[in-house]
Amino acid sequence: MMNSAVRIRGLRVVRGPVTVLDDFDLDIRAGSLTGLLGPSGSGKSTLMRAVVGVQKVAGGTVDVLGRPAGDKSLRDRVAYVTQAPSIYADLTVRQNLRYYARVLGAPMSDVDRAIEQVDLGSRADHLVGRLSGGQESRVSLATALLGTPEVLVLDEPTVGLDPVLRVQLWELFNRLAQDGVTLLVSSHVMDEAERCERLILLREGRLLADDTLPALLARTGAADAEGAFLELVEKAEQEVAS
Ligand SMILES: Nc1ncnc2c1ncn2[C@@H]1O[C@H](COP(=O)(O)OP(=O)(O)OP(=O)(O)O)[C@@H](O)[C@H]1O
Repeated sequence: MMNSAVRIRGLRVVRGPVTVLDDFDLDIRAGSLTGLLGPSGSGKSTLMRAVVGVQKVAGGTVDVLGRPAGDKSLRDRVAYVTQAPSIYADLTVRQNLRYYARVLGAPMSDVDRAIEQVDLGSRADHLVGRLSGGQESRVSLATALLGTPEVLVLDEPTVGLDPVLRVQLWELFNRLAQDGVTLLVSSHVMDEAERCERLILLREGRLLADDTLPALLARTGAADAEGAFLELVEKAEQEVAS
C-alpha cells in the first residue's frame, strides 16, 4: 500500500455559487514532489487550502500525515505559502525570518539556512519593501522552510521569477523531496511539469490526469505537457458531448 502523506476522499468544496471540487479523490505519496497544474480558476488554490485545512468543505475527507487536515498536531508539520506574501515590508529579510522562527518555535540557526536555500544571502539585511516581487516571494518561501515541515504546500511559488531562478527553485524542491519532504506545488505554467516527479492536471475542478510526465506524453502522443493538457481537454469534451 502507498505510504500516503495526503489522502483525499470524496472531497466537495462549494465557494459562493460555484462547486469547485466534487467527489474528488487524491493520494500523495510521502516524500514526493507533485506538481498541481491547471489554468487559472481550475481549483488549484482551493485544493491546496483544503489540504492545509483552511478551506470550508461541504463533504468528504482530507487527511494529512494520518490526521484530519488543519488538525492542531499538524501545525508545525505542514507549511503553506500562499500567493499573497505574508511578510513585513518594513523589516529586513533576516528580521522577517527571525520573527517567523520565533513564532514557529524553530531554531534561530534555521534562519540563515533558509535564506541561503532561496538564494537571498546577498539581500539578507535589505528591507523587504525594497525587494523585487520575485525576491519577496522567495522570502515567503524561506519562512516555510523554517523548522522541519514534513509537508510543504506551495501556491505558485515561481510566479514572476526569471527562468534561472525558477530552475533553481525546482532543484531545491527536488532536493527537499529526496530528503523525505512531501511537496505539493502549483503552477499554471505547463513547462514546469518537466521538473515534477508526478503531475496532477486540473480543469474546472476535475482531475484530468494524475501521472508522470513521460506516461502522460506516451498516453496522449503530445510533445510536451501543454500539448498533453490540450489533448486531454479535447478528449474530456468529446466524452461529455457523446
Ligand atoms: N472567495 C471565493 N468566493 C467564491 N468563489 C471563489 C472564491 N475563490 C475562488 N472562487 C472560485 O473557485 C474556483 C476555483 O478557484 P481557485 O482559486 O481554486 O483556482 P486556481 O486554479 O487556484 O486559480 P489561480 O491560478 O487563478 O489562482 C473559481 O471558479 C473561482 O472563481
